[in-house]
Amino acid sequence: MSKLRVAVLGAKGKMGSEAVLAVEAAEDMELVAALGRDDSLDALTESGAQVAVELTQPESVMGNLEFCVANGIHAVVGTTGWTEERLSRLRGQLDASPGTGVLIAPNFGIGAVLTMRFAQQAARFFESAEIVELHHPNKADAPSGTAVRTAQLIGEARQAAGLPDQPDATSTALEGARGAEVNGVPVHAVRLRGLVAHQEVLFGDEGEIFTIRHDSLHRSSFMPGVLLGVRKVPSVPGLTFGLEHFLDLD
Ligand SMILES: NC(=O)C1=CN([C@@H]2O[C@H](COP(=O)(O)OP(=O)(O)OC[C@H]3O[C@@H](n4cnc5c(N)ncnc54)[C@H](O)[C@@H]3O)[C@@H](O)[C@H]2O)C=CC1
Ligand SMILES: O=C(O)C1=N[C@H](C(=O)O)C[C@H](O)C1
Repeated sequence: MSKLRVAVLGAKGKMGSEAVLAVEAAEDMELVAALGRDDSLDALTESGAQVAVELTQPESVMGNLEFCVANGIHAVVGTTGWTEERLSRLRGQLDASPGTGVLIAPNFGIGAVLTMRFAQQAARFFESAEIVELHHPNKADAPSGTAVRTAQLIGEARQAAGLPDQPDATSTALEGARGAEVNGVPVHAVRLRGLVAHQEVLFGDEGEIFTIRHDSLHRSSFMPGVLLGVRKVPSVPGLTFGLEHFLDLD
């Protein structure tokens, strides 16, 4: 059986270096390129990469994906910073390259994906919902992509269930004290030395609190999800948003 030819973009970064190790250790994959910030994307076509793992930064991801999609290279993307405008631009590029697949995973951690799913299921049963995400202090973006996605799922579930806005009597507050609001859900971001990637989803109602917590204690926790994405994305053309679509959760 021929091995999948895989490239890693952002290969010297915290996630990228872990992905390089994971791809090298996978028996069904061959690492054909490991690119850093100053390397030419031509290495992807020259090395015959079939799948690119994109783990760079929001400023770089769109250009990298444009190149991959234009060259029929599938992509597995962990980089954050996704907006509706960016997603629709990417969908347009994919329309022009039928057969090419891109997976964007706000979080590759299986427990994090389950957190999002369970939060989505719980949302309609509770009057209040808030999210606290906690990360290492080198993280560039806030709130995390995972927290944004979790809040969107909760907000959509609340809306579908016809729930009103959450109760909140705050009339004066220091700016930021109530967090950032995403789809009506307050999201609070903590940056602390010693942390890796953590999230708590808090639900509350009369006399009851329900908390879902996930902790990634090491970046190796993301690698089974990355490898799953690499194996599956060549057979799923177009844009897939969220690893849950590859996990057979329903
Ligand atoms: N989806 C998920 O499960 C996870 C996603 N992330 C996200 O992945 C991204 C990377 O995270 P980290 O590895 O922690 O960041 P990092 O800063 O350690 O690594 C990013 C690397 O990308 C490089 N880079 C920047 N532009 C580039 C370009 N055009 N081509 C190639 N390399 C380039 C940088 O020089 C750096 O080495 C962030 O957006 C982060 O939020 C992080 C952890 C898990
Ligand atoms: O930058 C990180 O570290 C992480 N980024 C992703 C996010 O923003 O959700 C995933 C995970 O939380 C780690």
